[in-house]
Amino acid sequence: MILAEDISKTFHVKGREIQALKDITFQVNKGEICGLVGHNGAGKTTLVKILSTLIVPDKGRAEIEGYDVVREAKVVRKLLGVMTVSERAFYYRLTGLENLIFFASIKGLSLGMAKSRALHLLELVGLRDWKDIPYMKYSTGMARKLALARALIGDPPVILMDEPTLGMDPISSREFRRLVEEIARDKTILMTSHNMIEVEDLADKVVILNRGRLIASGSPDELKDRIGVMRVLRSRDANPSLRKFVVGFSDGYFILRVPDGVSVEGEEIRKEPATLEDVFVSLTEEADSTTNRSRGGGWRRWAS
Ligand SMILES: Nc1ncnc2c1ncn2[C@@H]1O[C@H](COP(=O)(O)OP(=O)(O)OP(=O)(O)O)[C@@H](O)[C@H]1O
Repeated sequence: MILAEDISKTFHVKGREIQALKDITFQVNKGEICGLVGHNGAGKTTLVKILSTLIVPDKGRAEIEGYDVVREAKVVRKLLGVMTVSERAFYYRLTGLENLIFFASIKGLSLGMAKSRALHLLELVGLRDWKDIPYMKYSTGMARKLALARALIGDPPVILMDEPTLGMDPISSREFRRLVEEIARDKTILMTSHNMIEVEDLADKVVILNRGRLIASGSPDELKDRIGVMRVLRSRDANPSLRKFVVGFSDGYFILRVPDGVSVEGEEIRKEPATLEDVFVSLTEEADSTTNRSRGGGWRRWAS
């Protein structure tokens, strides 16, 4: 089980304060997959770092399987499998099997145990035929599967994954999702993602962060019900407040996808049930000013 209660974290950079998290409270139960979503800089990685005992919150507390991530960090580390995406996470020249044996030994397994655990996990993630191939020859999808295998080495009850399918092609990422679903049955999983299709497909619970604050949480269906129906329409009017709803530009018209309650001058094309992406777009504000500027550039290019 993962519990976060009133977590806040501020970074101090050159006399400037950056509030990365503010009063975050949520819980993920055994057998659940929780998708943690939010714009760039929303605070997702900071939260994962706090839960994985890498940094300490300024306020609030978090527990993994009932153990406090600050006071009982040593125990917590044993209960966690953390999957990160860094390419440098493995030894390039070692094979998949050798890499896993190495990390299993670090976890304290004897060589014999490490080997049998590594072989079992390579089979589980579908890398058995690649076990003797050096890591440097692995595709992105294979590298991610190996990272998942490593997170599972100590058979931890809780898994944290930071953007696990980043850079994966659609088929590999779909395969990866089935794998996560399979291992999730008796584990508690928290994953960050920018891919709403992935989160909608996998997550039992979604937590949406916006500028360090939790703005919504619930099952994908509960969140979609909050938005209800989306109207797809053609319009000449797309003022800045509407720009996050623009999904295309055709024959001099903006194509917008707006929640039913938002009023826009235009011709309705159809109505559709809200997706999780619609929920995210509707509930979050625009990201930082850099993103705003770059989106703005695209906007002017379309409109001219
Ligand atoms: N070590 C740090 N020092 C200073 N500021 C930091 C540090 N780590 C994160 N931040 C800031 O805290 C905020 C939250 O960052 P965080 O990496 O948690 O966001 P994120 O949601 O994971 O973003 P992304 O989707 O881009 O990975 C950002 O404004 C970021 O610049």
